[in-house]
Amino acid sequence: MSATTSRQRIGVLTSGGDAPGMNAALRAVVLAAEHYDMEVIAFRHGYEGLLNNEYLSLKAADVLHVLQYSGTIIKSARCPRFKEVAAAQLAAENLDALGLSALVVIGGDGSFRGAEHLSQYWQGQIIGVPGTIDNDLYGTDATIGYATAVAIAMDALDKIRDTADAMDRVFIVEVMGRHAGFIGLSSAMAAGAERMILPELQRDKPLTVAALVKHIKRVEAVRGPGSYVMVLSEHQWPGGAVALSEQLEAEFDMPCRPCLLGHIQRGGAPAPSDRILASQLGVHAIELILQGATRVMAGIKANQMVAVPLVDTWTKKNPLDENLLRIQHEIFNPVKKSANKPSQ
Ligand SMILES: Nc1ncnc2c1ncn2[C@@H]1O[C@H](COP(=O)(O)OP(=O)(O)O)[C@@H](O)[C@H]1O
Ligand SMILES: O=P(O)(O)OC[C@H]1O[C@](O)(COP(=O)(O)O)[C@@H](O)[C@@H]1O
Repeated sequence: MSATTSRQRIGVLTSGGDAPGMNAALRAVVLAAEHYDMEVIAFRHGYEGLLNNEYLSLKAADVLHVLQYSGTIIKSARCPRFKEVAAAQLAAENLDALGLSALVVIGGDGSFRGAEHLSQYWQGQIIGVPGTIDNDLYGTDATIGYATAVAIAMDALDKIRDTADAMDRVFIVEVMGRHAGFIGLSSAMAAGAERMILPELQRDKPLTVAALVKHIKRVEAVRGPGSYVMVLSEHQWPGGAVALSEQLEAEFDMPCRPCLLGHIQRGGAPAPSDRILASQLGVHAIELILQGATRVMAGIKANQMVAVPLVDTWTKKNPLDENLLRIQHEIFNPVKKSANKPSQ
């Protein structure tokens, strides 16, 4: 690779947790770059690769058939030292030494904070592409990976329902989402769960185990014996699903089974909508570079491509859909408010 090439040379990396569809986004970045006669340098292991000069040149032929796989072919990583000033300065030096004029960062809010931090020390253009299963970024209708994670959680909940129904059992299924309830709410609705424990609901009125038991018993009173499937967002109960189910058994003699979906939610084939979203946003990122944009995220709002200031993506709130929440939490709640106010 020569730093004296006349073609515009841009960098790309995937950072933070991998999200299904990151490969599709990378593919789109490379194909669009080639279309517009740009050269692409990919850094491996996120910001680590930027600091360690771990990079490779990517051409269309290298990425043609990667969009059906989750993970990321250029690897991802969490890189705590990137928060330091010296790290951003070193990254800037490395980017300049390679003759790069722009960097595309595919990742979540942490990665975007890192990108903003870098922008304080580097003059090149920086474009974010939202890649996280959590969907917790302001400014885009969806993040890459979210639809796949919801589909995986829904599939697991459907399977749990089979055994829960057969044995009239209570199940607690713990889903990811970091500090947001998007995966929890969507998977609960898609699978018809009886209960959700989401960060957004917990903030106003944290659920108590006694209130939960009351709800389980009232659902049984309304519907008769049967299954009760609960979706628990991670970090919303001390000790998670295992501790909560032990508490239900020990303190209330209520048989209950926990199920942690964990990183299963980030694997397998990306959903079609994630592949398509990633393809659109990857191309959008390159076109934003051509338009001279910087320090923005390539997003989508009501089917329109948008450019959102990176800082807005984490300083502004991306709330749960109020109507989905109302439907799932009130209309579909077997225990009606008039008869008995739900406890959260
Ligand atoms: N405040 C920050 N300043 C600089 N870099 C950051 C900052 N926050 C996060 N990063 C970088 O972004 C990486 C990914 O962030 P993380 O929160 O782990 O994942 P995600 O991007 O998926 O939200 C971190 O490991 C770190 O390298
Ligand atoms: O894979 P790790 O490092 O254990 O992190 C788990 C976290 O990553 C996620 O799967 C995705 O979050 P990020 O996109 O912020 O990395 C979260 O839902 C979860 O809390």
